[in-house]
Amino acid sequence: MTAIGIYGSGGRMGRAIQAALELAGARFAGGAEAQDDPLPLARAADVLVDFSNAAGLDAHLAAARATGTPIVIGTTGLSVAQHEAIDAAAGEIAVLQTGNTSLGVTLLATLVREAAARLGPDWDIEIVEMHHRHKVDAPSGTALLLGEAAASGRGSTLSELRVDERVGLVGARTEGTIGLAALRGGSVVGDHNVILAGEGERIELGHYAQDRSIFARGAVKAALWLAGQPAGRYRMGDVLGL
Ligand SMILES: NC(=O)C1=CN([C@@H]2O[C@H](COP(=O)(O)OP(=O)(O)OC[C@H]3O[C@@H](n4cnc5c(N)ncnc54)[C@H](OP(=O)(O)O)[C@@H]3O)[C@@H](O)[C@H]2O)C=CC1
Ligand SMILES: O=C(O)C1=N[C@H](C(=O)O)C[C@H](O)C1
Repeated sequence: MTAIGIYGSGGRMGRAIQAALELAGARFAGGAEAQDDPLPLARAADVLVDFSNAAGLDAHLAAARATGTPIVIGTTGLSVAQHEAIDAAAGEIAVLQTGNTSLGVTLLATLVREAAARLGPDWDIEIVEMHHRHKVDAPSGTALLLGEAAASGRGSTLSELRVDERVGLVGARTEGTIGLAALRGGSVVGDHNVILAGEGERIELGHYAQDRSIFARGAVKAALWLAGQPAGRYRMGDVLGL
């Protein structure tokens, strides 16, 4: 049985992943939190999953690299430097980083890319997300993932096209940009809506998570798949064949 180690095991996702292990035929190799040395867990596990906090990722990735252990990174709010560190680590170990491990969002990203490519820049793209009151990063990793999918459909990158929350006299919308807006409140697990607004008509492509088990099942599936892969940087689409 594949032994899965969890960074952030005591959190909402860490607990949901532990609950999903047995049904997937995996076993819990142990967990680590902010105060723990990440190396012993990396040595004990066949594969690691990280659902902790961006502040903890550097040490977790370094431990995975030092022990040669594959790692699934679900933690969001990552910096450009952290993405570069993931690229560097992927030269030595198997790494899968994603803002959303669910089947639904992975499919939604392909639909968004297709819609953005077919509709052209006169269709404005806006992404609205809502999460529970405890979430610490914004916009969500999923909103960024969907924004990247839309930008790639337009032959560009999100960093070139993104416009974050608008406040005050911001002027008329610039054609071809992708707007991002974040709402926070209550216990919302994770809602994402990609709006493609044309002249006189509008398309909305959405995903509404009802339970964290969808992310947990995807994370365990990704970990079991990643355990058998050579070094490289992977996406959920590679796991699910989408
Ligand atoms: N990719 C995906 O599909 C999904 C990603 N996420 C992301 O996963 C992450 C965790 O979410 P969630 O479980 O809701 O958050 P929680 O706050 O419930 O849990 C975070 C866990 O990580 C631990 N932790 C916090 N800081 C550090 C650190 N510096 N080093 C090591 N461990 C640390 C916490 O321990 P302590 O309590 O002691 O601080 C806690 O156990 C977030 O970034 C979230 O956006 C969430 C859902 C799905
Ligand atoms: O923090 C959360 O809860 C979630 N985070 C991920 C994100 O930032 O997109 C995935 C999901 O939406 C829940």
